[in-house]
Amino acid sequence: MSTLTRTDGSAQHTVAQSLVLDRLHKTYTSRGKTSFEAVKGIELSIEPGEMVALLGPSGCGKTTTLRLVAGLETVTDGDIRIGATSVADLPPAKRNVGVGFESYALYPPLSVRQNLRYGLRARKVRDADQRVDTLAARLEMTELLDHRPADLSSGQKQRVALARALIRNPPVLLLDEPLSHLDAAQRQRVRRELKVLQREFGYTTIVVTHDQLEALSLADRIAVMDGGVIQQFGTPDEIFDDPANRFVADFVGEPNINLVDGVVQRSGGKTFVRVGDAGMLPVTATGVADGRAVTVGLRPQDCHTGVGAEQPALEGEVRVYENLLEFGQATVDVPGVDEPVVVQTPADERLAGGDVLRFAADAGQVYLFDDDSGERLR
Ligand SMILES: Nc1ncnc2c1ncn2[C@@H]1O[C@H](COP(=O)(O)OP(=O)(O)OP(=O)(O)O)[C@@H](O)[C@H]1O
Repeated sequence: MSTLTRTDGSAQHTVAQSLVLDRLHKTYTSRGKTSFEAVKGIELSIEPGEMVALLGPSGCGKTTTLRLVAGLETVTDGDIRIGATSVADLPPAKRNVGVGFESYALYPPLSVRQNLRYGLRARKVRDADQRVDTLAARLEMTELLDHRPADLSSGQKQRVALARALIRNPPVLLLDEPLSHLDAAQRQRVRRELKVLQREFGYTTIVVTHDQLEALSLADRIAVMDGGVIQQFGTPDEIFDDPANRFVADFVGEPNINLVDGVVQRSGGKTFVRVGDAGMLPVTATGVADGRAVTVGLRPQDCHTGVGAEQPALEGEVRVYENLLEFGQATVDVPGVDEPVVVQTPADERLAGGDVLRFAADAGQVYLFDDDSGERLR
């Protein structure tokens, strides 16, 4: 392995490595017969020291992908490279990756301190105790060091598993839902510390999560997965502002994007989409044929009110208005649209059920998708 290490005070730093998943496939077979293709040709090129979140719904293949990189599952096809080295056929211990999996067993007879020292002892690290103490303090688990794993709560076990993944400063770090059992306040603090540690030591990291806030706050780039396939790989802003398809637009964003039927209409050299009986919104998608039926994506956050009667817009009666302090949220029945449309409104514009609301969005923020495939139309 081409990993370079240097000793710097009490901590051993690792020179960051790239991680490449090259057309990675995994088919599970059961008793040699029924097979299930959980990962279908994933391509990911992760920069040295970069943190990537694998984000997707339950069963989309996130954990399988991570287990393939860790060497806990055999690769059906494709390759995994750390730096210039192919690791797809190496046993887990030879891959030099730190693994923080929820189910990853701690050694029951050993205390937490002994568990953390375990990996270091093999490497003859003289300042092992100091490293354990420093890391434990940073992950808010000093008081756990003398306990045995059986005495810990699930949130405490999770911090120990994270510490065990980090203690050796591995060039590649793989984390599966690392913060899911922590309470809200601790999750925020440990998340920040994890990010600081990752920056400090330059771990090339994949973190699996189904929590988009966690993905947005931790990751440099996000790979959105569904059905064993990466649907989009990009920065949080790219994923949010320029979704590749309907699945990504729908999965990322809180509150959910509005998805309604529409028909493309050209007039006066401009392109619009007609929505419901009388609604019209500007779009940038110039490559879509006039009269084509499409699915329109409109984020509540992208809607603006105070739209003049002469401007293209949607209009409807407010069914429910929620005052969320820093903004409001109106659920609007737009004539001819099946589902009510959710609109975020400014805090200084309080509404009530029964009010009529006229709203629109900038052309660049009205997304069009193919009705069948869900692909973005541009
Ligand atoms: N050992 C196995 N044998 C057969 N099928 C499996 C096996 N492990 C996972 N699967 C299937 O592969 C698919 C992907 O599972 P995976 O655990 O990777 O999903 P995930 O995205 O991590 O989901 P979750 O968030 O629920 O953990 C699922 O349909 C799962 O049932």
